[in-house]
Amino acid sequence: MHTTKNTIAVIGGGSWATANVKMLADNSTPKDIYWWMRNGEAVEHLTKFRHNPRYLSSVEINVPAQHISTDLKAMLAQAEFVLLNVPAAFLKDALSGITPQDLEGKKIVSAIKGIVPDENLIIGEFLNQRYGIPFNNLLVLSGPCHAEEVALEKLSYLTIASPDTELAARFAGMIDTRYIKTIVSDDIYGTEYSAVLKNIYAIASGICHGLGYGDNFQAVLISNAIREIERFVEAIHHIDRDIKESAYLGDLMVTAYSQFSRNRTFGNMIGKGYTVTSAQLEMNMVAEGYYAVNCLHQINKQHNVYMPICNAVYNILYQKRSPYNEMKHLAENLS
Ligand SMILES: NC(=O)C1=CN([C@@H]2O[C@H](COP(=O)(O)OP(=O)(O)OC[C@H]3O[C@@H](n4cnc5c(N)ncnc54)[C@H](OP(=O)(O)O)[C@@H]3O)[C@@H](O)[C@H]2O)C=CC1
Ligand SMILES: O=C(CO)COP(=O)(O)O
Repeated sequence: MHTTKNTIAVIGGGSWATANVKMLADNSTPKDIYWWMRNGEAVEHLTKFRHNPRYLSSVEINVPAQHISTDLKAMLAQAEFVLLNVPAAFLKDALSGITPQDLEGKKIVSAIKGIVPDENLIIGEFLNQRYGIPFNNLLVLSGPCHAEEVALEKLSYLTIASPDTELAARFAGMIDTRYIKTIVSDDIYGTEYSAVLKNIYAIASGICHGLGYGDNFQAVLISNAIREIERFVEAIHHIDRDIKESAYLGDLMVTAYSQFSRNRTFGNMIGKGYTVTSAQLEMNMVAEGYYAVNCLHQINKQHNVYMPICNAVYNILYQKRSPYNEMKHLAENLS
């Protein structure tokens, strides 16, 4: 039984980081929360008004002003747990001044659903290879949960995966609340990869919606998508898992169908004829699936898993192929 007070540093200033800070603060276990973000103006606003100005701005933040900072090393130094919440494409940049010593002995929780570009590594692998974090100190926070619904305190379920399930249960005890239920898993690879993949399928779903396909087709698309996820995670890390669990199927469904999904919104714009750049400019937030599909395409060269939906999204976003033609071709290959 752990007796000292928990300390945690949340790294990132977007919607999910803001929602995670809210859960941690609403949870009754005594803890000190430290919060790093790159934007100095947002820190100033937060410390004065207790609201994040650009993300989930209605949420009141109950963290002492002196615990919110742009000084990453100072925030990390205080904490036993580090909750990473920067989009994967910017993680290397965010951690550029950090050494393995700064993270030594810490328990690192990744709430990121993306792949580190160029490295083509999921976050757990990247932290292990670059910073020497042992897998037993790594946790993944995932599951079907949009930040906007956390802000509204709508009932949500999160999965915490780690090879050390006692550690995962300890972290679960730091975030569960009246509106957050937790599930513990030991499948870090499957949990991370399926969270990355579902963003790509949500883009596919958005593209199809933008092109005018209806709910009947969407259901077939998503039933093919879960089989694609199952094939891929089985090829990467073969264990006895039930792909219908919330961390896999649930997360795919919420992202592919929810009005709050960034990835679906981005895909919808592509289906309606926006270019990638104009769709990105239109959104204040990051669609991880855009970066992930390029990485996945590279990773799958080693595994050769049959992934027609991923290929279609890759062709549209990176080969500038016509969304209409790609989806027409894909539709002929779904079952
Ligand atoms: N939002 C959600 O509901 C959920 C998100 N996630 C995951 O959480 C992670 C964070 O996403 P989320 O909080 O949604 O992000 P948002 O889209 O809400 O915010 C974007 C964040 O990225 C930062 N950013 C944007 N451009 C850059 C850049 N060039 N360099 C460095 N940082 C940059 C922004 O900082 P700034 O404001 O300073 O520009 C901001 O903190 C993602 O992996 C996402 O998949 C997981 C579950 C739910
Ligand atoms: O991961 C999420 C929900 O579980 C968030 O998905 P989006 O980034 O598409 O909004």
